[in-house]
Amino acid sequence: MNAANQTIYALSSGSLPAGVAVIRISGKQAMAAVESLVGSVPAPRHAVLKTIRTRNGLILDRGLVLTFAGPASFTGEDCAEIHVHGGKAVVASLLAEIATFEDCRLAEHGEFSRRALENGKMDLVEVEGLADLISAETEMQRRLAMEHAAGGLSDLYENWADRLTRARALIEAELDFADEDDVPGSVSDLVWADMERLHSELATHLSGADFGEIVRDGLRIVIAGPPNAGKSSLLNALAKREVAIVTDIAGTTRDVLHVDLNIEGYAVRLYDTAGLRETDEIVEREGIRRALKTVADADMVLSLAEIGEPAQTDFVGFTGKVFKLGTKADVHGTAPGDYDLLISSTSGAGLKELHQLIIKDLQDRSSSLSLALPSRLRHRVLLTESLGALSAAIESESLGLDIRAEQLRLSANSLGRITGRVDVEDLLDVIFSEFCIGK
Ligand SMILES: Nc1nc2c(ncn2[C@@H]2O[C@H](COP(=O)(O)OP(=O)(O)OP(=O)(O)O)[C@@H](O)[C@H]2O)c(=O)[nH]1
Repeated sequence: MNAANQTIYALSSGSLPAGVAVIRISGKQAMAAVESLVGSVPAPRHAVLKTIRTRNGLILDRGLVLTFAGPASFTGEDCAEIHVHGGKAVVASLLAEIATFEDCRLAEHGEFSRRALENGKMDLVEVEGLADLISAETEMQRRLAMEHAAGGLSDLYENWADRLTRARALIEAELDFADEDDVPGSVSDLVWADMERLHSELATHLSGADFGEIVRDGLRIVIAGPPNAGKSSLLNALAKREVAIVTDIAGTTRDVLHVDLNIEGYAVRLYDTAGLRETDEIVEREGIRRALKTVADADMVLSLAEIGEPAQTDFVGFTGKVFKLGTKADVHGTAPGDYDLLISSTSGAGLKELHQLIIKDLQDRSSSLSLALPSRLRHRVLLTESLGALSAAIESESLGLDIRAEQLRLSANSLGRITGRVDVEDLLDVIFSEFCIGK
């Protein structure tokens, strides 16, 4: 039997041992498997406590059994969930028993979700949202993922794609009737006015991609500055543990280190880098090269200098915000200088304010309260394509209506590729490889 028609099963809950483990089965044999394990098939959507046995009558465990008759199930197929005690041997013996059933095999990464997509239960953005929801570690990541998984973004794209299709239909109708005398005035004016509005909505939405990606992937903050400025000490103070080696020897940090922080629900990746100075020492030079590369890829730079010394403001290849922090305030006090903030990693002075500064920066980046934002490079690329085709349609007034209508079709197609409405077969393997088994 072809793999897509086989019944799949997997442990869908977390690592063992655990209080409860959930084994999920989906496909044509799901109900037969349940019948073999517990002697009957409970009514769909009713949890029933059952004794679970092998076909030879050996009791495996007692647990809850739930069935979902397709298409009203997560995957759209017949599905079952068996909740057993989360012992390793319990789960292993149950999985081994299911493996003996006809046409049943262990699911691959994300295969349940893939079937849900293929059976029209979810679109691609919702599937991605679900993957993000499972891996969300901070509150904002969870909210963004939830918005996507619940269809917030998909609704927007479907609505825009429909508007583009309607506009095209009106233009094509105008083309068809162009020679007839009884066509009431041109529809073009209405169509193009709406397309201009759509263009501005799309452009605003696309401008939220930076923030969406920051919420999903974390804000990248790089601590930079000369040797001994206190960079590693600040990393440790913010991480609240000794991640980086701190000494009074200038040039201690050589490689790039990072810690992941959760700052008021936002994921933040904080990097410590080698001290920036002129040097001939080969390892240190490589460290500085890596430091500057990390700065160039950052979202924000904390440029440290011991109070009294100037903080660097320009970094090659970095165009974002640089915050100048004067360090070791416990020694130097509040000596004047050109700094955004004075801090001491030793006393903790200024660290709360630094948190506030990071939060304020994040809030400034979020142009709206909605989290219906693009959050992946894939979204950004396709939205840019869609916007480009729409611009071309609007701007090429000198070209024929048929050419402009074709641009509208391309614009809608790019939106359709985001939700998976338009050919995305080539993408699916990549997207589902990110999933865990059992999802
Ligand atoms: N008094 C005081 N000393 C500090 C403070 N922060 C760092 N230091 C000291 O300054 C020295 C250098 O600190 P590091 O954190 O290693 O500095 P760095 O910028 O990472 O140095 P490199 O690795 O050489 O680039 C150490 O002796 C720290 O204990 C502070 O807030 N107050």
